[in-house]
Amino acid sequence: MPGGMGKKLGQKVDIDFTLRKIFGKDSFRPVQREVINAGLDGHDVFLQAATSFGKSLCFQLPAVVDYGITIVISPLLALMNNQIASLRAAGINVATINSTTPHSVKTAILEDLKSGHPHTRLLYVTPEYCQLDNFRKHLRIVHEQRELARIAVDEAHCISEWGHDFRPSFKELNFFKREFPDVPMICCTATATDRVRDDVISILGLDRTKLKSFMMTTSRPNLHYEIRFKCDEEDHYDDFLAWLKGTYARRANNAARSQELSQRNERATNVPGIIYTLYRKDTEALAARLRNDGIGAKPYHAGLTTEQKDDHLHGWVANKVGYDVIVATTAFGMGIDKDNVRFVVHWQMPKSFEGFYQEAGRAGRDGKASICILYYSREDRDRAAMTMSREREKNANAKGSAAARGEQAMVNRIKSLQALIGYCEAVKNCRHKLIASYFGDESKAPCQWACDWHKDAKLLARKKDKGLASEEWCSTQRETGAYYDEYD
Ligand SMILES: Nc1ncnc2c1ncn2[C@@H]1O[C@H](COP(=O)(O)OP(=O)(O)OP(=O)(O)O)[C@@H](O)[C@H]1O
Repeated sequence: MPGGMGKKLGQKVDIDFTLRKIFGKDSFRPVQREVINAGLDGHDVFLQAATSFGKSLCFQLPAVVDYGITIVISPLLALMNNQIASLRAAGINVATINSTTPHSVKTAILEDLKSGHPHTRLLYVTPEYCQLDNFRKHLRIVHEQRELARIAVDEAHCISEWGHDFRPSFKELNFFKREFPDVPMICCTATATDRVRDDVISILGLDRTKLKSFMMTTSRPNLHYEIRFKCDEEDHYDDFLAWLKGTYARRANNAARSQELSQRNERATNVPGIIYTLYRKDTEALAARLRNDGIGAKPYHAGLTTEQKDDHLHGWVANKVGYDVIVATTAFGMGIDKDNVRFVVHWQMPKSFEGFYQEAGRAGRDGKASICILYYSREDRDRAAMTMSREREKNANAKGSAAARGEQAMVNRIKSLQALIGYCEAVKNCRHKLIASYFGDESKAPCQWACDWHKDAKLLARKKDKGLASEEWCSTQRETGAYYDEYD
């Protein structure tokens, strides 16, 4: 079947067989089977599930077993490339048209579509590409031949202006239901609030009476969430270094663990992690500082050469000596499916709640315990608020509908930042619960001492008092309206 034509109309498919034979997985994770069957039965599907749930399989497997082609719309090259590489490795006929696709390859893909009976099972494109008349013309040909199987929208929260990552071109995806109302759509996201979900469904024009929504928990019980409080006067580097060296020492000094590691040919210092910083210059300086202290750290940001980026990324993915920790700006990690990331550290407060959740979600994709530390200071909070108000001012000078749209996006970003500040300041609630409630997730969000509050609530409150800037500072801020009350 790989690269072949999928099932013939009316043919019954054995999805368990395909899961094992093509995707090399033993069994479905909870609810994947139901989502896949809903898609195969022709329903539109909205799937919201935690980071690393396995959302991609829910449109990839139907694409392989079903008749016709699946168009996958994805916002980022890195996300596409990662999925394409693993699908190709499984022998599936997959293609992509994006800014890096050579002209000859693009022509060949379009010729395949023009035949009306494409051999390609999955075609990954950007939302911008879907706006082109030429591409739409080719899709009409495929649709006339009844071979347009389904449309998958990855990172579907980008459709909504209420989302943290709104992309105007995503809104234009309503073209699909307008032109091909009979072609099912599946929308996947890890980060949507009630409002975003509702907006996505309306914009795409999905029929609510026939839509199958799967709202899975946002909870990642194997992740341990912790806030570490700091202020500008203190450098938190030593705190982090002590923590990391302590982890190495615990692994080395535990005889059983040490033996287990050496049997697997692993090092005590192979504790893969990501440190996110807001600024490029910090990635380089921090990585160099860590190397000086004997930690295998490499920077990663858009300003590095392609060779440097490839070297750092591949060394890290392959658990190479000297490549244990990646110090990166926030785009790093999207589409990288490294399963043994044991920690994610935010060196400063990230820009949005959703960004924090997604970045922290790069940890522990193998389901094993992993830690997510966020260093929070009120000075960082203040700087983030300042940056946002400057951007808002700049936006106010724009004109017409772009300005209105920009203002709405700003309001949403401010709300998300405020929620994140509340989360950082909170000392009276479980962090898993706070995350779930931000996303309107009513499930229980289990936490087996997997957050700083559950571990020791009194200690957490004491650390906050000690670690943050003075109360005097807070009351001045409160007077100017810049200080937010606790989230919980
Ligand atoms: N049934 C399964 N059994 C074992 N592994 C699976 C199964 N389904 C998916 N996976 C694996 O889980 C990992 C995460 O899957 P995927 O990249 O689709 O996550 P995701 O839900 O899109 O997460 P994110 O939002 O973080 O990108 C991948 O390595 C994938 O191969």
